Amino acid sequence: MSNVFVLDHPLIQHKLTYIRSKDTGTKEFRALVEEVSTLMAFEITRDLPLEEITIDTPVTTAKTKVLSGKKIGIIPILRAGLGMVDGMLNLIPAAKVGHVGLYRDPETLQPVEYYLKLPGDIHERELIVVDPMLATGGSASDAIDSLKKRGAEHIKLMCLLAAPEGVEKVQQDHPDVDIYLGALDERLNEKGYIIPGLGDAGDRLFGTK
Ligand SMILES: O=P(O)(O)OC[C@H]1O[C@H](OP(=O)(O)OP(=O)(O)O)[C@H](O)[C@@H]1O
Ligand SMILES: O=c1cc[nH]c(=O)[nH]1
Ligand SMILES: [Mg+2]
Repeated sequence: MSNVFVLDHPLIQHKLTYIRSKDTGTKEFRALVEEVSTLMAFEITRDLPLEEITIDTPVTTAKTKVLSGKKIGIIPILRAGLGMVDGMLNLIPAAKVGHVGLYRDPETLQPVEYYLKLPGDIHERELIVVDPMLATGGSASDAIDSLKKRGAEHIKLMCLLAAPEGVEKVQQDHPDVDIYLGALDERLNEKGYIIPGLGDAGDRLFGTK
């Protein structure tokens, strides 16, 4: 079963409060999503492997550590996942970025894929799928399916908010994928929106409503 980690650092919780508020406008919403994504990227990369190398400082020789192992790929689920990419690249500037375009049909709540562009070497990378919202879990689960079909082996999922229903779906469909959240909310409403949530993440990021 996937592990679920709620990254409840005080700064993340504080910023999520303003992200949730209906009084937060597009400009501030975007900035806060970027900031929280940077903080979450810091937490999610805690377990990256290190190796020891020897370098010359100006005064002596030192054994010191650098990252080793797999390189990282960031995979935003369009559109709303785009809002999390720059925040992550602040900390992991050499990461490659692949895009999965999915929208959730408002009637059926089923995900519809409309775009896919991935780095050629995803099978060699540690992939972090990012989307602010994990609601029914259909979009994240389909996105992970798409990546696995194309050879991805090491995948993490990172979302700002989730409903228990979405967590359960990803755990069932992809027990190998660990899930990192800013907060685990109470439930979904009858329209599939996360309660208390933040509304429609894509619309709030891009000002489309
Ligand atoms: O867990 P689910 O029930 O699948 O819902 C979550 C999905 O819904 C939202 O995207 P949306 O369909 O609104 O597309 P958008 O990002 O283009 O606004 C959100 O960003 C997730 O991708
Ligand atoms: O609450 C929700 C659920 C799905 N997508 C969103 O943007 N918000
Ligand atoms: Mg949307």
